[in-house]
Amino acid sequence: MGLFATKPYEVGNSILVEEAYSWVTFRDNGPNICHTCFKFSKSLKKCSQCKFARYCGLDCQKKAWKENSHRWECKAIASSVEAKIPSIVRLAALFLFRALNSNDKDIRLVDRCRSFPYSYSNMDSRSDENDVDVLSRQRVDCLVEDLLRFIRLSHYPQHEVSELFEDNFVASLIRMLEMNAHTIYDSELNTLGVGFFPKASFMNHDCRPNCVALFTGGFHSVSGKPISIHIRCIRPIEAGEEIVISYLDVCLSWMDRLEWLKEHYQFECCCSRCKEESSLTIQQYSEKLVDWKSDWKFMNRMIVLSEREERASNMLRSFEYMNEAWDKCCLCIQTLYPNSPIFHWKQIQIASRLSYLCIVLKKYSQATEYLELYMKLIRDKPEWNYFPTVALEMLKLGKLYAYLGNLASAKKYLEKAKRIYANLVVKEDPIYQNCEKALYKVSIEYDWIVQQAENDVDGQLGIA
Ligand SMILES: C[S@@+](CC[C@H](N)C(=O)[O-])C[C@H]1O[C@@H](n2cnc3c(N)ncnc32)[C@H](O)[C@@H]1O
Repeated sequence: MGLFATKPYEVGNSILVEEAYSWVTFRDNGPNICHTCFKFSKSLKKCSQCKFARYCGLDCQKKAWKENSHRWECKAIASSVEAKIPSIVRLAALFLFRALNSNDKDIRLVDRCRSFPYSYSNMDSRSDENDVDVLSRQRVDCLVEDLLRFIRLSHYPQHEVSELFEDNFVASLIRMLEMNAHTIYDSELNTLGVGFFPKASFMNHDCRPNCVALFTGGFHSVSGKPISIHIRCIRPIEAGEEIVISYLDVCLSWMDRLEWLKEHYQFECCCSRCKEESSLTIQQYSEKLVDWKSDWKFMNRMIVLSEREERASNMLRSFEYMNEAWDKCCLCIQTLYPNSPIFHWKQIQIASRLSYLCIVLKKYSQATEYLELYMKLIRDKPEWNYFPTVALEMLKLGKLYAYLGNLASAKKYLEKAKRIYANLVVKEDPIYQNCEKALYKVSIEYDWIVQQAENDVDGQLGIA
């Protein structure tokens, strides 16, 4: 199944706006994010019973109680000894409570889980079972146990749910939500939570997507309205064409995308971009495949080590590991495997990471160098147009240049970022406002300097 356009769409058109059916905020964000509209605030009110759920106002609290089944979840959270309930378990419980308490239409959603092809029972009969499958089943087993315990603690009428617990239904439900729910993030791409959006959940993946998914919430939210998904068109779409988004960052290499999609969604992508990039790589380098794999492994190892150090707040060590990955990547492109798209995309990913680390380490000038490389590497890739990750890097680069006093470059990148955001988010979105404000300030200063220079030249002062 998939989602298909019934009429043509232009870049920037909003294709679908849908409220979440069930949703949860991630634990780490809990204290500062309203559990209904995802508004960011430091003065949220706690639910007096569970002391966990927080709301920006009464409307949001009522909405959660009625529509997001907080009345059941509340008891379960309040009586949990260990409050660290996995987000997917809470989402599955909220989904079930809501579906069982509503009309036939929603029961169809439950039936969708039953027929879900990645169900536990289906995996049992797979002949090519491997370690990944076994690990994945063990993980689902634990989540199933957590969910059953959570439902028991909720005091939900057990006779209404008992029959659902047969035939591995709960495992199917968890798998359905793992594959069909959307991670919710704000326009700065910080992850906020996870939600199930019934229509949007039909959208398939393509590494060259024609749409992107963005969310209200974070800073731009509507009190009393649950978090919503917005699907925006980023390439012209014809009537009848499938509406596709990318489940991952489009700026990843074919190998990274392949591995990630297999691990998280258990499919091998065969979109046009994957076909192009895989055939180029494998045909061109088949004789060097063994070396190529070991270079690839080395780079990934350095990235993992860098991320580990970053989590431990050892930013300098993290920077050093990432730099090793960068050196290896440059060597691969310059001498070992020139023109290989796989290493080019890896270089884009590492450049972005290195610029982030430079900013944390306050090496601002060096950060602009990596971001310039990023922009150069991405220039002729069709995928970069209108993508939020790219817009964010442009905004960062514009602001860095403004800080460093290079106003011409600051203006150039802020204008580009604003142009992309104009097609992605509403004008009230803080990221758009932020971009507009920065551009306004830089432009005034820049115009003033240009005017001064012109006056000086007119006055024959002869400045260079
Ligand atoms: C969010 S669902 C999309 C709707 C799904 N096609 C359905 O019928 O329910 C995600 C699942 O769709 C399938 N899928 C999505 N994009 C795909 C692609 N490019 N190639 C193969 N399978 C894909 C995978 O099975 C994936 O786990």
